Amino acid sequence: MAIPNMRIPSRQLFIDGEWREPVKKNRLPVINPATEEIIGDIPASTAEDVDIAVKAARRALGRNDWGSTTGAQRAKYLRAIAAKVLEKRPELATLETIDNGKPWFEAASDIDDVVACFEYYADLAEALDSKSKTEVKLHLDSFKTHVYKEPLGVVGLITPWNYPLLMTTWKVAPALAAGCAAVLKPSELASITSLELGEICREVGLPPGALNILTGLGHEAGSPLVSHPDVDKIAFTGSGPTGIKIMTAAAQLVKPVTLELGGKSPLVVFDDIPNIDIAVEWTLFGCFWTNGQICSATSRLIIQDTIASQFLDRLLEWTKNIKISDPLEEDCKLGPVISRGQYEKVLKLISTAKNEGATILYGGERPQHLKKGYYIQPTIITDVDTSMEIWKEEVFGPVLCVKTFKTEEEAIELANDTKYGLGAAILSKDLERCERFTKAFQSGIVWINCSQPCFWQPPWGGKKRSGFGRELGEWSLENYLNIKQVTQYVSDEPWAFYKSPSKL
Ligand SMILES: NC(=O)c1ccc[n+]([C@@H]2O[C@H](COP(=O)([O-])OP(=O)(O)OC[C@H]3O[C@@H](n4cnc5c(N)ncnc54)[C@H](O)[C@@H]3O)[C@@H](O)[C@H]2O)c1
Ligand SMILES: NCCCC=O
Ligand code: NA
Repeated sequence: MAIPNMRIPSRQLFIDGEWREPVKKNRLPVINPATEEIIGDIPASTAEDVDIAVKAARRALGRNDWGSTTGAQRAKYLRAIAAKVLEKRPELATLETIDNGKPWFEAASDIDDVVACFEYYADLAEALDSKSKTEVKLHLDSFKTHVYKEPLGVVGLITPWNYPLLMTTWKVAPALAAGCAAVLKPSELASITSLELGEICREVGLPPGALNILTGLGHEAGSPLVSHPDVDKIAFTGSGPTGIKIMTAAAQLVKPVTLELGGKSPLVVFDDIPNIDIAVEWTLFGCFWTNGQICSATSRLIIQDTIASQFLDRLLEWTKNIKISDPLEEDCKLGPVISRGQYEKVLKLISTAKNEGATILYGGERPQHLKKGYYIQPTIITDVDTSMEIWKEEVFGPVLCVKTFKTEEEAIELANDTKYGLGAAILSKDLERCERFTKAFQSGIVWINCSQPCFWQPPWGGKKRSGFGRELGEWSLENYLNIKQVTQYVSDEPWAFYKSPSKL
């Protein structure tokens, strides 16, 4: 794999189509989690910058070059962005890897998804033109009603660090397709590629203010965006505690929010699986992909007792075979977690599990061959009790906990024994059983005989404390549209509700 010798571009905030220094001129360090070195810095915005960006977004909506565009015109911008992202794929993947720590090939595949997502929402933007005005049949001839779908307005988009440019795209592409003007606040732990999206928007000539990108800390930049009175909606992806703060702040202004939060998703494995190695690989991928930092990670393995011992033996062999290395190295399959804070949090959850009586069957420590970087071995924990923290709390690291079951009823009960409801997976040859589990799982996503594959056409989101609202597919476009009822009186007759003065 040829990796270009990258330098982190030094950027300012992207506001009103140009690079602009934050009002307070502060910057935050960028840390490569594989080396723990500072590799650059990003601007730190505050409430003053938020206000400037929101005003720029509002102006964009009032100008013809953005506010009066058709879906077809916006589609051209989205396709131009997709083409530029594709052109810059190698460098964007490298920037993502040194900022986030995910293996380069995973980062490159995320960039492919980014391209596909912008193209997909370009198609939906075009299709919107024929759907933006629809007639609603009434029971009266004296009225005619139609419904307009129009851009919701200025939207605030707040994203996490685990799929930096992809999570940004899941929000930016549908928001622009709908015709909104957006202010994006990416995670302070991985903002580089979102800033590069600003440069791409500049290069393709996206009208000024249609997308503004403010990097910075959650409480300094995210919070004023949520509380800004001229922001019409907040779309948020991140942790549960931050989601609660955002929902509380938005409630003060009756501002709509969509929340994509954490998870503790189950993977139920039955003893009728036709091939143990295939099942074992999905189990690993379901939990250890993206260094275990996936909201929907199936981090609770619920395995039928009749094959548990054989399955765990094979799982151990596969786990030992995972290449842990600098994520820029070829064939790396597990890189570091995002930050020192996350590293310490994951190790603490593992040690608490041990103290509570669980068995660390494999891993649980820094890999011996890597002295620097926030690396944690893929970890498998058995003898888990449902009262333990490791069973209940999202780890967001490469940690799988295991419980066995005897009956279907027991498996369902264990699967749903969580406050979260994002994903759930079942591996079984019996498709009728898979159907029963699909109905019984309390989740927004179900995987059958796999775990984690994620496409841009179907809806994505959770229930319970994993949040509400759906991203991706046509569902996401609806998040950014106002539905306006227009009713016209078409009769020549007077309304005749009041007595006419002429008849007095
Ligand atoms: N459901 C999903 O689709 C999905 C996808 C990816 C990640 N996640 C979840 O995200 C979490 C990990 O991401 P994270 O650590 O970046 O989450 P986080 O909640 O710490 O931060 C997310 C974003 O919110 C901002 N923020 C923090 N405090 C804020 C405040 N008071 N007001 C406004 N914004 C604020 C942060 O700066 C960041 O941009 C995990 O829980 C994971 O499960 C969910
Ligand atoms: N594959 C994308 C998953 C997004 C959530 O973390
Ligand atoms: Na980083």
